[in-house]
Amino acid sequence: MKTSINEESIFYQSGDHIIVDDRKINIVTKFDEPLIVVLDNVLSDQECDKLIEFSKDNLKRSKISSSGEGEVNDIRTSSSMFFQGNENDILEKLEKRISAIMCIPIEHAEGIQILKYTPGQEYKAHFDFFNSASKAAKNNRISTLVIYLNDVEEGGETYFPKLNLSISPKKGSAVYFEYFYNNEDLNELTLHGGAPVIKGEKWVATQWMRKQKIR
Ligand SMILES: O=C(O)CCC(=O)C(=O)O
Ligand SMILES: [Fe+2]
Repeated sequence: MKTSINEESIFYQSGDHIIVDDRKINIVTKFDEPLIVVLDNVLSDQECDKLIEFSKDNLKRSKISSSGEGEVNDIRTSSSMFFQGNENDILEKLEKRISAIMCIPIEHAEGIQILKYTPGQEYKAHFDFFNSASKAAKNNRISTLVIYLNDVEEGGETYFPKLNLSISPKKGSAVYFEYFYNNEDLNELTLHGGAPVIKGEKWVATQWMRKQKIR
């Protein structure tokens, strides 16, 4: 199915790597439409460990927010928390790096969300953008970066069921995707989920960007 011809994308990085913060972030795989990019070396091991350490005492059962109003639901069985942004030096530095990778100014960034899944926990297939009838859709999300903070022993892949695409978590790597296309069919192809963890724990940091400034 060919849904569109070369829609403009937000993420304009080309070549096989990006240099941010003196760090060489590798572009490992690219899926063109919708644009999905797997990146490696986004965070150092130490940065991953710190994010887990900072968040682990503040995790609560995750809510879903397709309507912009969170509710607890079986769709999402993980635990999670949001950072407010620039709580500490590491977070400030990471937000800047993430904003550079995603080609969107930091003012459009929601607080980074940390998610933890234990065996059996998952995030069923969903869209990250809010449905058009909701209040939150007035300043909707446009792109996502999911960063893996640890290696998962088994399971926990991020999967895109409409694209037959699946990404295995790897500490410090990430998957980027965007859903701000004029063609709604392309946006809907970004349906994705976090498969159940089978063995071990899975920790991710998610960054969502909004169309307009929120800070
Ligand atoms: O855990 C994953 O692999 C996906 C997370 C996700 O979809 C999200 O945070 O919106
Ligand atoms: Fe998601």
